[in-house]
Amino acid sequence: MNKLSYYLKKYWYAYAFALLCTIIAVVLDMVSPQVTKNIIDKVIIEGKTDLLFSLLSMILFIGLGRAVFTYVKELIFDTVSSKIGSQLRKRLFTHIQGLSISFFDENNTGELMSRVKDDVDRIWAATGYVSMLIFEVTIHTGIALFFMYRESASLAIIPTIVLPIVGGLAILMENKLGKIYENISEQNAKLNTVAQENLAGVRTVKAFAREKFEINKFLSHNKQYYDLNMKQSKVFIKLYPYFQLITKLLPMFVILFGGRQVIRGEISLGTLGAFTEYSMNIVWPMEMLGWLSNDLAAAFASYKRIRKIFAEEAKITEPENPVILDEVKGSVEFNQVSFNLNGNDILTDISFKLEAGKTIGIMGTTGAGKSSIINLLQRFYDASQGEILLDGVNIKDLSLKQLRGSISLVMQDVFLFSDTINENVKLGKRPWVKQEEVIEAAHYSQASEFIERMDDGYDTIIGERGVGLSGGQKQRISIARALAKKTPILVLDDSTSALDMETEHLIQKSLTDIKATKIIIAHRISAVRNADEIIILENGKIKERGTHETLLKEKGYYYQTYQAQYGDYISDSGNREVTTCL
Ligand SMILES: Nc1ncnc2c1ncn2[C@@H]1O[C@H](COP(=O)(O)OP(=O)(O)OP(=O)(O)O)[C@@H](O)[C@H]1O
Repeated sequence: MNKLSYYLKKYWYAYAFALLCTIIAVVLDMVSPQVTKNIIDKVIIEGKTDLLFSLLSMILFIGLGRAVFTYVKELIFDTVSSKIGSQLRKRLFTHIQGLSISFFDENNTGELMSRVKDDVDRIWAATGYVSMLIFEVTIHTGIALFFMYRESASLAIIPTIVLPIVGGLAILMENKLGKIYENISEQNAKLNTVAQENLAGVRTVKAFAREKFEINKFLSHNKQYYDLNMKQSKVFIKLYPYFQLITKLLPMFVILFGGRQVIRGEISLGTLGAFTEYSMNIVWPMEMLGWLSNDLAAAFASYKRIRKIFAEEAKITEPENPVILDEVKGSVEFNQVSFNLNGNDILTDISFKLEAGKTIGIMGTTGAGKSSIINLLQRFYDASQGEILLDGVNIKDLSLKQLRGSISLVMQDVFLFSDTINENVKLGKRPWVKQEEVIEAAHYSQASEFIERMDDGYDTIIGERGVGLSGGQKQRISIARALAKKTPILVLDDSTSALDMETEHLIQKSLTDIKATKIIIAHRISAVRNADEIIILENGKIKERGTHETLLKEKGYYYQTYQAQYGDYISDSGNREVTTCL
């Protein structure tokens, strides 16, 4: 289904019918010079004026017939190519969505966007008007040649010599343009990436007054894109006049040699008239060959790129016979888990056991590997060593859908869609999440107050098309989204960092009412202090572990963090017992 041949086979009957319509339209076209011939020879020269009406009626009939069959043919090509383009785009997009996170680590959004949009568009064109014209050109030329040989075999030698020369030119042009189009396609992807990154990161660009630098970066890619397009134009401009020259010479030679044959009485004037009309009729198909080889070269280059993406396989897939749990209770166990990515040890020998409904807090310096633990739990990546168990079952054996469906993740980087608050909380689960549940989740995440203050409340459109939100408001909506999912496991990855202490405290309090197993990654003591176990990571290894109280006694990283965050408060109070109240 990812190959073009699949679609060509699927729609062969439509193409066959379109081909038939093309043949009929072209045959009608080719009958026209015969009528001209009869008007010259029979009506004008022989004076049989009674034939004039029927001959003129034939011209009208031919014109009408041609219009009808041309319409049907074009309709079929347009419909089929639109279907192929849209289905191929759907397949490509679905395939990309199914690829593992590691694929997205290596490929830019802008590049993927140009594959899904521009490259599919070129294939759309190739299976539509380009193939239609190729059919038409071939049939037109074939039938015109047949009639030409019927009229005068000696004169027909002229187009027979010319045609292979034009064909050779078209192949040469296609070869020369093919490579350039591959580069154009690649450069187009780079240009898209720069534009996409710059527009998405416009605030950062402005904040650092980097507009000029970024514009120059864009201009440099734009210039390369321009240069490649100029290179393509130059090839086209250099070769296209040959097509025009040859096609203009053809009728000239026909009149020259045909005229001589008329003077010698070898053929009639009407035959020369018909022959000249036939030769004019194959002039445009020959000229078209130049354009068609241009478009075909572009489509081939695009298809090659798309095939490359289709050849990518998801590294993490649904197991062949997945274990499907009747009910996910939510116990999580990491058993001597290590994770190596591109030769770097991200996590080493991580073990912890979290009973269903319990809470674990994960702390550590930036880059220590906290989010990587979650990435492994969600199977965004697979552990290099050790095993991760959910309710006692290795997550590699579990249904991927059930695994991910059992975890609600509040990510470090909040991503909200340009949609209503409601839709952002429901996140595509419209039929399952009731409005009361959205309100309840917003209440727990301390978001209801500011949402209700908005004119359109939960129907307020946020993001690019709607109102802007503060970092803390975005975090609260993303917490509401996770809570509305009501899963047995809730993961909060540094998700209250933008909140003031009071709001954070209120959320922490609400979270105690949530029955799920909780994994809380945080830099603030207040977020993890009530956890059943807290682990401290350093360079991917567990450096400290225990409860708030035991860790304070250890006087290690946790204690130092605690001192840094509450030191003033403790010394002001001068009382160690304060530690238990915080
Ligand atoms: N996709 C990736 N490709 C290569 N290295 C990665 C990738 N993701 C993370 N890393 C590396 O893995 C290490 C751990 O990253 P991780 O995001 O787990 O840290 P963290 O403890 O969550 O940090 P922070 O507190 O800053 O969010 C870092 O050194 C990071 O550079």
